[in-house]
Amino acid sequence: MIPTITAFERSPDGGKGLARDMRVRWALEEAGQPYEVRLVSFRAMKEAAHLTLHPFGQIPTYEDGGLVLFETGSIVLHIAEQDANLLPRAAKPRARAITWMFAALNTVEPPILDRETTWLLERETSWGAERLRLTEDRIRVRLSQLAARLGDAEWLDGAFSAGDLMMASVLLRLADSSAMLGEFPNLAAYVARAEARPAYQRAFAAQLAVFREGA
Ligand SMILES: N[C@@H](CCC(=O)N[C@@H](CSCc1ccc([N+](=O)[O-])cc1)C(=O)NCC(=O)O)C(=O)O
Repeated sequence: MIPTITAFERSPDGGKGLARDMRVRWALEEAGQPYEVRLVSFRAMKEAAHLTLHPFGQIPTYEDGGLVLFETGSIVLHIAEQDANLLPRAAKPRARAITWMFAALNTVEPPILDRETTWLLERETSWGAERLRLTEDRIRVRLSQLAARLGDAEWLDGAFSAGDLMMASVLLRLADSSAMLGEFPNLAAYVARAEARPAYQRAFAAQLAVFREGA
């Protein structure tokens, strides 16, 4: 069976690869797993058929045979469990790679999303500028800690893993809306290495093609 994922019919990011189907596409490409894409409109995402797949009415979802998954982290983990390129077979490095997936989603991404939400919804308020500054300070704390841990290593824990895929995806989202990553040259280089991966390039081209076809 070839899995089917869902993606935006028209991505609001204009094909910049920021929507979360990109993370799933990337994992599938790293695993050499062909996949189908069902494009959904904003409207369709809130209708019964899609809500049956995704209780929160979002993308991506992942369907394979009778299995239906949502949550990018869970989908990437599921793909990675079937591929040694994404999760080592040895128990300890495998567990550490999963730790980095959680770190990306639970520790590094939240302040980045908080900044984005603040900018989108509160920047015009009387408290907007101060709140933006506070969110940026919190991001910098995590970036400096991550930069210290990464040092001059190529990836976070030995070979490239799903932990790096998720962490690079989180940092790419920041890089799109802020120059902050440039304050940490080793993180900027880490993200550039991730983007240079052929699997990333194939995934990016595929999501961009959707945008261009729909344009
Ligand atoms: N926790 C879930 C979050 C999924 C999610 O946020 N999906 C978004 C698209 S990716 C997030 C996203 C959206 C837009 C941009 N952009 O740059 O325009 C970037 C990322 C969505 O479906 N939004 C529609 C809705 O909630 O009604 C996961 O990780 O899968």
